[in-house]
Amino acid sequence: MEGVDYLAPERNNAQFDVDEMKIVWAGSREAFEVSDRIARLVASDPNFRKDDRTTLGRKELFKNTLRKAAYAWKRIIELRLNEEEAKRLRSFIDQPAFTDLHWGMFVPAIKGQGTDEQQEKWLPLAYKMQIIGCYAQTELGHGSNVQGLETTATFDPQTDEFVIHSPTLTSCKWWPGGLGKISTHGVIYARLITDGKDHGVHGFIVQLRSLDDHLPLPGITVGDIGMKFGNAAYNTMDNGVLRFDHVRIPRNQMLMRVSQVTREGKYVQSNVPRQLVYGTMVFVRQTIVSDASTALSRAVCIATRYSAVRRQFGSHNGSPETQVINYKTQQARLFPLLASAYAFRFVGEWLKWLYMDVTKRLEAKDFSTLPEAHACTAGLKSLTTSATADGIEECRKLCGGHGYLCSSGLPELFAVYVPACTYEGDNIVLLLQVARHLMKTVSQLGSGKMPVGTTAYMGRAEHLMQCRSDVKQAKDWLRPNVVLEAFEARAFRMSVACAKNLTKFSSPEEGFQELSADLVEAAVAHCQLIVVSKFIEKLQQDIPGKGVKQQLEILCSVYALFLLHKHHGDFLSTGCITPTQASLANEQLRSLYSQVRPNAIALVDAFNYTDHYLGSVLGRYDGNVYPKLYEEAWKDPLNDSVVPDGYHEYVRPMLKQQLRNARL
Ligand SMILES: CCCCCCCC/C=C\C/C=C/C(=O)SCCNC(=O)CCNC(=O)[C@H](O)C(C)(C)COP(=O)(O)OP(=O)(O)OC[C@H]1O[C@@H](n2cnc3c(N)ncnc32)[C@H](O)[C@@H]1OP(=O)(O)O
Ligand SMILES: Cc1cc2nc3c(=O)[nH]c(=O)nc-3n(C[C@H](O)[C@H](O)[C@H](O)COP(=O)(O)OP(=O)(O)OC[C@H]3O[C@@H](n4cnc5c(N)ncnc54)[C@H](O)[C@@H]3O)c2cc1C
Repeated sequence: MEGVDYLAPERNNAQFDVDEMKIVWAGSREAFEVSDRIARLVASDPNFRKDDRTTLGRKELFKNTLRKAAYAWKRIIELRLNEEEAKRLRSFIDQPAFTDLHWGMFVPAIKGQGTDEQQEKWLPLAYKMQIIGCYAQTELGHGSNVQGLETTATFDPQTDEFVIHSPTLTSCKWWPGGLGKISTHGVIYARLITDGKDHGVHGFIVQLRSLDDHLPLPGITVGDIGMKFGNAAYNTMDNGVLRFDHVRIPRNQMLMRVSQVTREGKYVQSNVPRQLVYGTMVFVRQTIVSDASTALSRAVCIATRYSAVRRQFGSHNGSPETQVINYKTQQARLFPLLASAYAFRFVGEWLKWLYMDVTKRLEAKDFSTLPEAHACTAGLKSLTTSATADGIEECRKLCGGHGYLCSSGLPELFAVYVPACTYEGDNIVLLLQVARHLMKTVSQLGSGKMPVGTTAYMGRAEHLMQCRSDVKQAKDWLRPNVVLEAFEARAFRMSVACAKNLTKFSSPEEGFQELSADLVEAAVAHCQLIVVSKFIEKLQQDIPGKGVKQQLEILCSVYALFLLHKHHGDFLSTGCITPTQASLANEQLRSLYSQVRPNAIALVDAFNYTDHYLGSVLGRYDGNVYPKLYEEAWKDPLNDSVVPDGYHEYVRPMLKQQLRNARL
């Protein structure tokens, strides 16, 4: 029945103030108001309809994406939306588009790596969308190994220009979003060559297409790289291929904040680390962590609401069957994901702060926190995207058969999300960067240099190598210090074990290769510690609202003890806890699940997602799942006719043949 809230009894069970939790989730009252207003604006505008996209062919889908992007831009201008509001609007449209790369990477690359004059020239054009840009780094032959890129930018002192060239097939740019069909410009990464000397990879602004007829400029071959995983998913994006044949650009289009080439062709390096050329990746990795919490919370919201609606078994004397959310196995799979969504939200907030802090320091020429910022953004990007991709798939399974229908929203969410484990740095490659940082930190411990930031705990080396958990009963695991110490000791001991093993090899490089699987595990342990500790820090803040802090304390314990249970082998083998303490943690976890249960629906309501944004029949706010599933089925294009196309051509002759054979 329309208008009935089937989940109302669940909502009435909540033991906390949902509206206050919405503020905590959004980050502030102001952020909540902006997000809420823009989400409703998108949901109520039929131009942003998205329920038909999985049935569209690639060309229609792409055109539909362009239409939405143009309409969104029109609305942004008409409503005079500010930067934050515009960003929210694009994200609620929920359809990857060239604009993501224009605003998310092209503009930040110019801001971060362009000189003041370059910013003055290019940013106003980009802000008004008079040019559209992409970020073209990856090539057919190299993505992870940025130093292995082959595109060249050779300085010609005769003409004061760079000649951009793709010397081999493998040097073609391959993957950049927005490049395939739309971008007029790109920040192109190429090896800078002056006077025959190779100075490594640098960024250049290159015009790719005419601003009049959109045709590629002379010397440029460009197109889309083809269909990707899923149906709609990331196929709304024109990931592209690009080949340069001696394309000339003026010297002042090399991004010259980090290093310069003079009129005479002299290469000058500013007094800044060369890694700043990688700055845009650090910025985007940081945003990807917050986006992980959004993607995971969407999947969890769908699976939680549906688990409260769905009933299987357990009917006695005609009573209703059991809601599947009441099965302990369902809770043990679902609630850690709910807790993870909150955990990633808070670590994302903290990472944003860290990024802003390092940016301020860089402006003041303080580069001391750059390695920490790189390690944290790389490690947390890896940890949160892997957990989110796995979590979305788990949510699909939690919804049984109906989770496999596109109308559940989960297949689309999964297909569009999984490349996050690869783009902006393959997750394993990034964890190896964290491991390098950890090994460096451990190796410096004896030198008197105190570790700082997220590795500060390693400064308590002696204690962490010796400590034994003093947990005696299950409820001891609710004490934040007990949990923190166990996670710190485990992470530290795993790093120290790797560092010791590295010394057994003839060279550190050989050791690093041989031990890379162990190093990745040590990096994961360190990153999990960061997430747990930032959740605990969040709880030290003043959090208003009836019962809100208590719910977050429960979720924090669920997150930590779930990890402890899942990785108990690490905790036991490093001697941080005993088998008895491990089973006490599991006992506590079971009890926490029972505390989450009455609040589960309200905890996902706190994400404040509109039905439009969720795009899921199973996750509907009102829980009216079955009639809507039935309705959706009839909307499928296959049901446009009773007898399908192809029946008379293929099936009927077959049937007739069978009939004739039978008569013989
Ligand atoms: C606001 C909205 C945002 C919307 C965004 C939309 C998202 C749209 C979706 C997709 C877009 C996708 C885009 C892309 O994928 S762009 C391409 C991304 N590519 C990568 O991420 C490549 C991954 N590889 C690397 O980052 C590097 O090559 C490397 C880190 C793996 C290795 O680099 P290399 O030069 O070989 O370095 P070394 O290992 O030799 O290390 C040297 C030294 O430098 C340190 N370091 C490395 N990277 C950084 C960095 N980024 N910042 C600071 N420092 C860095 C490294 O730790 C070493 O330090 P040392 O040990 O002290 O010497
Ligand atoms: C949807 C999508 C959008 C993208 N958008 C852009 C964009 O806008 N601009 C852009 O420039 N690029 C873009 N990319 C490219 C992306 O950044 C790269 O694909 C990514 O960095 C991974 O690099 P790769 O493809 O070279 O993987 P590879 O490095 O070839 O990885 C293959 C395998 O090798 C392993 N491996 C590699 N090196 C090591 C090592 N040292 N040790 C151990 N294992 C290793 C990896 O773990 C992986 O399992 C996009 C990619 C995708 C999928």
